[in-house]
Parts: sequence; C-alpha cells; structure tokens
Amino acid sequence: MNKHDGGKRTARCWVARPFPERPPTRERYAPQRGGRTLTSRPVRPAGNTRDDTAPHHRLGCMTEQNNALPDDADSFNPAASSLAGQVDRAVMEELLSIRSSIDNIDATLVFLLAERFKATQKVGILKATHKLPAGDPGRESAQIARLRRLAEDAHLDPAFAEKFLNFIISEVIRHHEAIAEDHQTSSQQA
Ligand SMILES: C=C(O[C@@H]1C=C(C(=O)O)C=C[C@H]1O)C(=O)O
Repeated sequence: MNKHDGGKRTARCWVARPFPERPPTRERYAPQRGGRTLTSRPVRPAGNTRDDTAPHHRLGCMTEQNNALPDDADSFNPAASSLAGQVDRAVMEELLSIRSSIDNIDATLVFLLAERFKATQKVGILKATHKLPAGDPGRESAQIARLRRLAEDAHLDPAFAEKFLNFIISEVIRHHEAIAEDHQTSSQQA
C-alpha cells in the first residue's frame, strides 16, 4: 500500500485505504424492510485452513538468486521484488532487512486473526443455540471507541483502526448468520 494505490501520508503516519467502506453502526442497524443493510448471502467460513508450515519458519536466505523462486503460498520468496537488479545492493539489503520484519508481522497478524475467528465462531454457536442476533451494535460501539483510543496512543490513524475492526466484524457477522442458518436447518431436520 502506498500513495500510488490509495494511501495518503499524514503528519504522523501512512493512512491506507484497503477496506470497503462500511456505514456507521447506527445506520447499519437502522430497522428497514428486508433486515440488516449489510446482509448478503452468508459466506460460509472456509473449512480447516490450518497451515502447520508457518511462513516464518520457512524464510530462506535473502539472496538475489532467490528471485527465481515462484511467489506462491507454498514457496514464499522474501527477496521477491520488482526492484531486483535495479537498486543499489546496499539499499536492497536494507530494504530486505526491513521487509523481514514486515513478513514476521504479517505472519503474526494471520495467526492472531485465526485465533480471533476461533473465538468468534464459539460466540456464533452460542448465539445460534440461544437464538440471539448475529450482531451486537452496543458491543461494537464500545469496541470501536476503545480501539480508536488505543490507536491514538499508538500513533495509528484511528479512522483506519475503526475501518479495520468494522471489516473484521462484518465478516464475523456473516459467519454468525451462516452458523444460525445451519443450526436452524439442522433443528428443522431433526
Ligand atoms: C463476536 C460477537 O459478535 C459480533 C462480532 C463482534 C466482533 O467481531 O468483535 C462484536 C459484536 C458482534 O456484532 C459478539 O457478540 O461478541
């Protein structure tokens, strides 16, 4: 993400725009015919996507020869770059060194998100079992206010933090709707 593909620089940090806009909580939950404004066909959570071959265990040495490796999920090449061969060697080394931190952070994000989704799946099952609504706007407002404060303390753009959380919550709610639908179908069949 950079200024050429939607990000913009502010005095304090880069502000990315990677997430689709999501209306504010109050609008999303405004009663209207047809139910929630955000509903679409629930997307079923992907099955067991666990990958025991964690990418951070597979980072090879970052030499220029590595550029020949294909850049897919099974053979991540940390040295892959469109800049290869066009940048001063020392600059490239510095870039790759910083990128190795970025790769570790990205891997951590994936694992953290996987853990979060494991927890929210449990909430989804609890809600479906007790016929509770998928979304909880009161809880979301409190989470968003808290994350905005944390983001400010961390010098992260609070608007970005809010969009990020909204993006995740939308997905969680879709999962919860799918779980409720499955639960209803199986109780009708029983
Ligand atoms: C996980 C829950 O369900 C939904 C998803 C939330 C989340 O991802 O944090 C928060 C509130 C709910 O809209 C919950 O109610 O705790």
